[in-house]
Amino acid sequence: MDKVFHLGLDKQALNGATLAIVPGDPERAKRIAHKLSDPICLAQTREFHVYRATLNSQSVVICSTGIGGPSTSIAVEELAQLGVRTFLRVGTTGAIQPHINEGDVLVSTASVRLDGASQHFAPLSYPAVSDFHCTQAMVNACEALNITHHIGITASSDTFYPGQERYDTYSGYVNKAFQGSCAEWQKLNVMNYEMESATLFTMCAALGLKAACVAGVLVNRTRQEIPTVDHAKVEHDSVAVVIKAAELLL
Ligand SMILES: O=P(O)(O)O[C@H]1O[C@H](CO)[C@@H](O)[C@H]1O
Ligand SMILES: O=c1cc[nH]c(=O)[nH]1
Repeated sequence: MDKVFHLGLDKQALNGATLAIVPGDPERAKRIAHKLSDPICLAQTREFHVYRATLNSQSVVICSTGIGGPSTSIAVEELAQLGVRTFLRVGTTGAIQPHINEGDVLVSTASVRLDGASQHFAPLSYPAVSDFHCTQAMVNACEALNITHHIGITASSDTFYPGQERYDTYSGYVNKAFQGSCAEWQKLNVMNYEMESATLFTMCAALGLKAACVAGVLVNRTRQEIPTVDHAKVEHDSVAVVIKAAELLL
């Protein structure tokens, strides 16, 4: 088999791995890999830093997606070509419900499709829904680790600023289409904002792949815009959950 276009890897490099842990941040991918056995770096290209490691005596992949749907769709497509069938995203997020605290962990059952990339895989009437068993594994992992978690719907936006209705910006202006959107998502019981799950869920459901998403809360938008929480602690808990979930699924 030829090497895939962006990751520059062939099937042999994955050593039969069928499960990938997919954070946005390349440095997080490295830190996750080094929590597992036998970590090796397979590729570092653009935003895609790819590691292979061993979990439950099986090879797993850890691959950063970068920020947003377009780069996520490339990572997922190319890893699927290489044999991966299960994608567990571990991210950071901004909560929009008052009862959610910084440091809590959120498990997304489905996502509001505020992205563009997912529409390249299925029309907007198609749900951005996670895989039931993978999401159950995330929840079981939270329970096993005694980590405070919330389960529900995520708004997944192409942009960090206007799409998440942020006014602490250069212009202070939010396009009319997004004015009042955060209050609407709050009313509709959406838990949080992040930027990849809509693409991940839609494309995986449409392609017959499995996906789930867990995220650590960096900020609660009902109280503040800029995080003050310890990023390392937030990452520690969400990464523990995704590794435990992977163990349960392997
Ligand atoms: O921490 P990661 O996984 O990158 O996730 C979140 O953080 C980024 C924005 O700061 C977006 O990618 C968003 O989804
Ligand atoms: O508020 C936030 C925090 C992290 N990531 C996001 O996309 N939004």
